[in-house]
Amino acid sequence: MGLPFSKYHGLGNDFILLDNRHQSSPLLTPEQAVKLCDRNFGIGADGVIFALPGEQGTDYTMRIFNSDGSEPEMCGNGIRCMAKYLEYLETKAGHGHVTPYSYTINTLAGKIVPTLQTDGQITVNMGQPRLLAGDIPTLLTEAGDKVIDQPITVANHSYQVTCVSMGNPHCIIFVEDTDAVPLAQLGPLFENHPVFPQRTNTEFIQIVRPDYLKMLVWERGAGATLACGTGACASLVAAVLNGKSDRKATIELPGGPLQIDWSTSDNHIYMTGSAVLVFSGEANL
Ligand SMILES: N[C@@H](CCC[C@H](N)C(=O)O)C(=O)O
Repeated sequence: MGLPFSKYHGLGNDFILLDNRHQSSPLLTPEQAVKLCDRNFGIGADGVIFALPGEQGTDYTMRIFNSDGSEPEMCGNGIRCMAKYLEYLETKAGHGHVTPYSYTINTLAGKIVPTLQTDGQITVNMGQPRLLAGDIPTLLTEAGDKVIDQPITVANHSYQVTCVSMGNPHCIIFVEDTDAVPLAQLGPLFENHPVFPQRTNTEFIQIVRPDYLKMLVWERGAGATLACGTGACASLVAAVLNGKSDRKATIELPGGPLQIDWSTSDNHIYMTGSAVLVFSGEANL
């Protein structure tokens, strides 16, 4: 018998979900995850997500491997997929829930709370953003220090960047037109730039209106993806701190829109979007 899995996507950012609720360490090695993510020789995905038992008083724990086998701290689209997957597993076992229903999920970025809404969307309390400051991302400071709009040189060109952490690192660059960005050329250069010792996710943002932003993303450990939830949250924060957007905006990604709201009452970011079950099966390892 193979390994049971379900494949989900959040706006085309796709994941293999594994039921890891009975073991406290991931069922797969990073190397096995790389094989399953391969789009020719495996199932194909941007990452593998493990639904583990809860820790520190939470219902569950989420861990994730990128398609290159590295382990990020958080994944915004992935946690919406995990909430849908948990609902699917619990409903199958006869323990369905009435919506709205919230899970508390422990991640390497702390406790994250996704809520399944009655209309099928998922709203995630993503916690507070942090700025990446000083020698960019080695020093974390509280949001509000306003260490923003710093120059870095990539391919002999100076770019103004704002770096924000949603648990995982993001480097945001404002551009006139996302369609003109040579993503495959620039993405790896930002990802592996020496100022980012942990590597970085990179977002190119076009401000269409203060409440409507277009985003192109190059993900650490996964390359160009159709969407990035933590990236959309980090980009809204960067846009607000640079005086370019409202605190509540639609972020349009290649795979579709996310609604992002940076609350003034608790300083938390709330992300709302979809998550879809594609298929379930058994994988040969
Ligand atoms: N696609 C994700 C982010 C996944 C992790 C990222 N590649 C990293 O290494 O930090 C999202 O939706 O947030």
